[in-house]
Amino acid sequence: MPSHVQIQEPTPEPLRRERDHLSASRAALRAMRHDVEALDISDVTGNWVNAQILGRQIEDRIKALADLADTPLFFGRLDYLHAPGADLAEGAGGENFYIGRRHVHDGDGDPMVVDWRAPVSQPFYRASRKEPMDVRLRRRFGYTGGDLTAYEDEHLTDATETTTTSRLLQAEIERPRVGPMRDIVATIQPEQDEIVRAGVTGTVCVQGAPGTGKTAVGLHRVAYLLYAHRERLARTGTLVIGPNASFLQYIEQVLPALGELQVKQATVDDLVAHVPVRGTDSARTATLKGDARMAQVLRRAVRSGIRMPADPVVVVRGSRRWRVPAYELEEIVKELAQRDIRYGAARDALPQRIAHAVLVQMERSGEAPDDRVQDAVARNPAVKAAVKECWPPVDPAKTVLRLLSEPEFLARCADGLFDEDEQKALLWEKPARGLGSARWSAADAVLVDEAYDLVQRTSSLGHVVLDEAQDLSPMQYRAVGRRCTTGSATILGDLAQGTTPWATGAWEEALAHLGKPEARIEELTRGFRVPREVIAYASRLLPSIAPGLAPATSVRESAGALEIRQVPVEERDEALLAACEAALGNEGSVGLIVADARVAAVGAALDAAGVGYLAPGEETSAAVRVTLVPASLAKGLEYDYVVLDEPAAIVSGEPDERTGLRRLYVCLTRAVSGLTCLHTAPLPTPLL
Ligand SMILES: Nc1ncnc2c1ncn2[C@@H]1O[C@H](COP(=O)(O)OP(=O)(O)OP(=O)(O)O)[C@@H](O)[C@H]1O
Repeated sequence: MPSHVQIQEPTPEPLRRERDHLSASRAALRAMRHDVEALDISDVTGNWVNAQILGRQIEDRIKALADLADTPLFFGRLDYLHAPGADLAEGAGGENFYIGRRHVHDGDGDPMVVDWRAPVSQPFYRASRKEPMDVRLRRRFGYTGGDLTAYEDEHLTDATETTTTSRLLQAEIERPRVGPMRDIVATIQPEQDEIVRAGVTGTVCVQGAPGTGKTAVGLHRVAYLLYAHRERLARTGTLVIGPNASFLQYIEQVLPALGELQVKQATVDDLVAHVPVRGTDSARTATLKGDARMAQVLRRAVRSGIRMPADPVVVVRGSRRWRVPAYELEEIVKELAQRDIRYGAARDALPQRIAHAVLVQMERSGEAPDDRVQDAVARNPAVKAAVKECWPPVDPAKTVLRLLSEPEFLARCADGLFDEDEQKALLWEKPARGLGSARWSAADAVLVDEAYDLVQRTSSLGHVVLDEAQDLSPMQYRAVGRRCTTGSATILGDLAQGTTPWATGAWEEALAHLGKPEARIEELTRGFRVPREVIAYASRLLPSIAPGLAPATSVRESAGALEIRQVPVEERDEALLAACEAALGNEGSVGLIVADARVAAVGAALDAAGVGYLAPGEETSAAVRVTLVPASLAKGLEYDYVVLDEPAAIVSGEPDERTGLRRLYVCLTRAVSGLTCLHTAPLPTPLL
């Protein structure tokens, strides 16, 4: 439930004091920025590279200290009963703290605003009457434009205080949506905060119905981890993975608004872009290529060139010849093949092992060779030739190309893993003659990435956030997992929104493929986006698409506008335009969601009527508030009013009915205030 507070009509005097604190904080922030701008680094940087790095850090710091006019410097205040102990670090010593997006201190170094991520800020999100966490007063501030105009108080230790729902929180949730996604620091809920502040070493997986704040939580978690473990994560890096470029565009401003400018964003396709993707696969083939069995096939393929030596290696040095017999070479090769090291690392180790065998012989015959001799022997042409024969170099892309082009090679590597019929489906229709002519598909690129990792270990980041995780294939989970082997991950998704034929059926499975089987699975059920009536309508699909999942509840007060209307085919365009027109009569954005196959026709109708529109991810403005959204790109996005065209076409646009209904579920759950659904064909049965 939303937090309960006593609403106080702000009296002029305290409000004036709070405004004074806001002005003083702004001035302090300006002074902090000025100090950074005035830094002269010419004395402290010995060389050009250091100067560049330091210069960039200073530039980032100046950007992070920018006073964004319409982003309030603080949104809350905590009055502690006692001064927090020294262990509560930031801000210790006082008992009132203003909570904001970044730390601001005055000329003496005393905090004017405390970062929302500091330990001292935590009770702002977690304290309750049951557990006040030593907080006497929690105050939330309301702003109009950049002006502080209201506040609400909760006296957490006053048993006599009556409680009501927070108007400021409710207003934030109900606010019309325009432009890109915004941060939620002022209103993070306790169950969300638990995930945001979970420790850096553990991986957390969040199952959540549409609009429960998964994306928001994931982004705030990165910001929190960067605050709590800045040095470690600055070294190792952080990455947010989203389903497509328009989604990434939609979320790209959240972290910079929180002062975090260094977080990389990518799609899974971006991560594995070793080869150009120009081809497509049928649903069946893509599912097979994404199957975890492919990992074994690839392992066999990469190692298929390993041969046991037939001949001894003879190394000539000066007047002496040293001979490593074939059986001894075989032992070395076998030992390396059994060890759990990358193909490339083993290949690098092999010449040294052979050289070592030579050195042992030299020592036995009374010589005293040192490391330099071993290196020289390892570089000897005879040794190099033996390595090339026993452990040939592997080009990962060429290996995958062979697998998908040569039936005999695939049969050898897939033996006992994929049956004949499956192998046929895996092979390219037209075998590629070389890398230049290969028509790689997205699923093929993931295989190439796996092959790269078999040859050389992929470097791991400190933390990875994976959004819309339910859509990944086992092979894609592996690709993400190898990018956080030594780090941790936040996995976000909704099993009911899985719209790929290979979408995961259970988080435990996905986590096993990611290499994080020990991850904690959390569930979020309170929806902040979709109004009650709309989520109830969409939830009619749940028994068909994800029988185990409970429908989300909605914390929005307004039940929402829901209209489902059948129109004759010849009136369809007119009805769509009228519905958009009506939606535009309200404040906020309008999403016109249509089956991918209908985008061109509906776009032409909008053009003909002179209605301007945007593509998903593009920023809405006062002048253009309609976005034409292909159903396949609706995931993760939201619009104040959604006009949904032809549900049956959205369902039939997918390779199977379950996937189609899931796609429809995604589209039905994008609305913040109202949904109008127009259809000429009968609605899919579960909606009737
Ligand atoms: N605590 C909160 N306070 C205010 N708004 C919130 C809160 N949590 C989430 N929201 C808002 O609810 C909307 C939905 O959030 P978000 O997109 O993160 O949900 P999601 O679970 O990722 O949804 P989907 O599964 O549809 O992608 C966003 O506008 C977000 O800002």
